[in-house]
Parts: sequence; structure tokens; C-alpha cells
Amino acid sequence: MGTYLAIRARGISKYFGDVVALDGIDLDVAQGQIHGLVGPNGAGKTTLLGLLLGLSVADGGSLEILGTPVGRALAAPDGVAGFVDGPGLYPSLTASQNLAALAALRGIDKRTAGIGDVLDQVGLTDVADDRVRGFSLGMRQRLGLAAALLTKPRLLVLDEPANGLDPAGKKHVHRVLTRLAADGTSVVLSSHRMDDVEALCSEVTIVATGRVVFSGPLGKLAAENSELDYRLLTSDPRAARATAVETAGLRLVDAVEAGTRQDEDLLVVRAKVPALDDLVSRLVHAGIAVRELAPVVSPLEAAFLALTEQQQEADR
Ligand SMILES: Nc1ncnc2c1ncn2[C@@H]1O[C@H](COP(=O)(O)OP(=O)(O)OP(=O)(O)O)[C@@H](O)[C@H]1O
Repeated sequence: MGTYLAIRARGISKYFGDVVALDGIDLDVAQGQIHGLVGPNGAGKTTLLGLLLGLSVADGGSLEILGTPVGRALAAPDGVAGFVDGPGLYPSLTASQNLAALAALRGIDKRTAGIGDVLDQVGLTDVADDRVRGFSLGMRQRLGLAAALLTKPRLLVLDEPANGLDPAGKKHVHRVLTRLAADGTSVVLSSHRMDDVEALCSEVTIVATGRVVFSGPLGKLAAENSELDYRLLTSDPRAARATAVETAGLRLVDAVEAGTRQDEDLLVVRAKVPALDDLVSRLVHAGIAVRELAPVVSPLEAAFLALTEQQQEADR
């Protein structure tokens, strides 16, 4: 089976009165890809995800989902499931009853719907018979994901699925999504957490004020050509500082200026990748062990900030 495009959007626009929420969006999402949608508040992410779910209709452009052009009807395209603005759940029903109600709405027999299976997938088996009213935000998010999985979608559309999840819940959800993608399901998700996007997504689309400012593989955003601040923890901070001062193309930065915790053993260096490589080999050569070397702000977050700032400048 060859890969196909789960989403092919061209020139999508959407207006709310005078507000231009989407302004000519192009988006390609391949089968089995987890695609991240990121952007500042009000960029248009939820609006775009709503269009993919058939909750609203674009004012311009063309949209194909799973190979079928989307018409003007307000209905989820076949094979698509997910949620925006949090999952819609009945608080007075239990987790199982919520899923059974949803199965009934979709004409699926609840005995064969696989309710136990999807609850197990999202780690909610133990609370299957608890009322949703008492659920935390993270539990609701996981139940929303279970509800989406019930239809065995080929495209999953999720608006901030990691919202409210504790680290264990997040790990669980990440595992579910990566397994689905490995089996050929495409996933589009929005997130304000760049670390989540980096952990999960092979491609990312950055949106600002309704326009795409970057779309493509995360690797293309790698900060090879731009300077980043790195936290450096070594076995000998004094000697490491002296080595850093001697390394060309690199400078020491105050931790507070870099926006990271101050610690006397910690150095923050600002450099491009080649200068950083040079520093590491000098440290190793001098017998100084490198215990931690990580960007203060991830390459995606740095690119995100730079690109969205450029867009905002251009809009002024
Ligand atoms: N139903 C609506 N009526 C009027 N304006 C709307 C409506 N929905 C969205 N907008 C406007 O469209 C723009 C895009 O909003 P949208 O919710 O899609 O952004 P977002 O990227 O999801 O933001 P956030 O990160 O804050 O969730 C904003 O200016 C918003 O105020």
C-alpha cells in the first residue's frame, strides 16, 4: 500500500465577521504521520482543526480529506475523529456509559464497539465505572481520545490533547498516538508544548495570524545555522569556563539573561552548532566530563519565536 495524503488543503480561508482567522492556509499531512500545528494564541489553529472535523466550513480554498473533497455540509468527513476545545462528554454518566452513548449515536452495537479496549488503551480501565463529573482535566482528555478511537479513525484531529495531563498520562497518550501512527493512522494535533511536539511529530506547521510561516520536517528547523543558548554541566565548572572562553564563535551568557535557573556549577553558552562541537571536543580532550548539554530553549521553540516575531513585525 502506498502512502497517500490524509489532508491536502490549499488556500484555505475562514472569516468571522471582520476577523480573518485563516488567510490562505496550505497543509499536507501524509498517511501515518503525526503532524504538529503550533502558533501563538489566536493564530487560527482551532479554527483549522474545526474545519478538518467538519465543525465549520471554509470560506475559500480547497480541502481534501482522506482523498475526498470536503463539501459544504457540517459533518465529520468519513474516517475522521477528534475534538477541539476539549472533548464533549456527559458529566453525569460514567466513562463506559459515555462511550456506549457515543457508540449508540453512531449506530455501533455497544457490545462489539470495543469500549473496554479503548479505555484500556488510554489507561482508564480502573475508572470505567466512575462518573465523569469527578474526572480531572487530564482524565477527560484521555476519555476524549478513547471516544475518538472508538470509530477506528484513519485521521485523528486533536486540539491540545496533552492539556492537563500529568507526566504519566502524557507518556501514555504519546504511546497511544505513536502506535496508531505506526499502524497507518494520521494524526494532526495542536499544542503549545514544543517538547511534546518534538517528541511526537515528524512534521510541523507553524501558523501566525492565520498564515503558514513554516511547514515541513522538524529537522529542517534544526538550529544548525542559528545561535542557541545551551546549558552546560561538567565535572569541573571552573576549567570548563576557561575552555569556553578560549573557544572561538562562542560566548558565556548570564543564566538569568538566558531565562534559566542560576546555579554556580552551571554554564550557559551561546553558540552555533559547529562552535559547540569544538567546545565539546576541547572539554573531552582536557579530561573534563560533560554531564549535561542541552538547549535552554528547544530548536523548535527558538524557530517558533523567531518566525512568529518576524510575522508580527511584517504585519505592523
Ligand atoms: N466563533 C468565533 N467568532 C469570532 N471570532 C472567532 C471565532 N473563533 C475564532 N475566532 C477568532 O479567530 C482567530 C483564530 O482563533 P483560533 O481559536 O482558531 O486560534 P488558536 O490558534 O486556536 O488560538 P489558541 O492558541 O488561543 O487556542 C482569533 O482572532 C479568534 O478571536
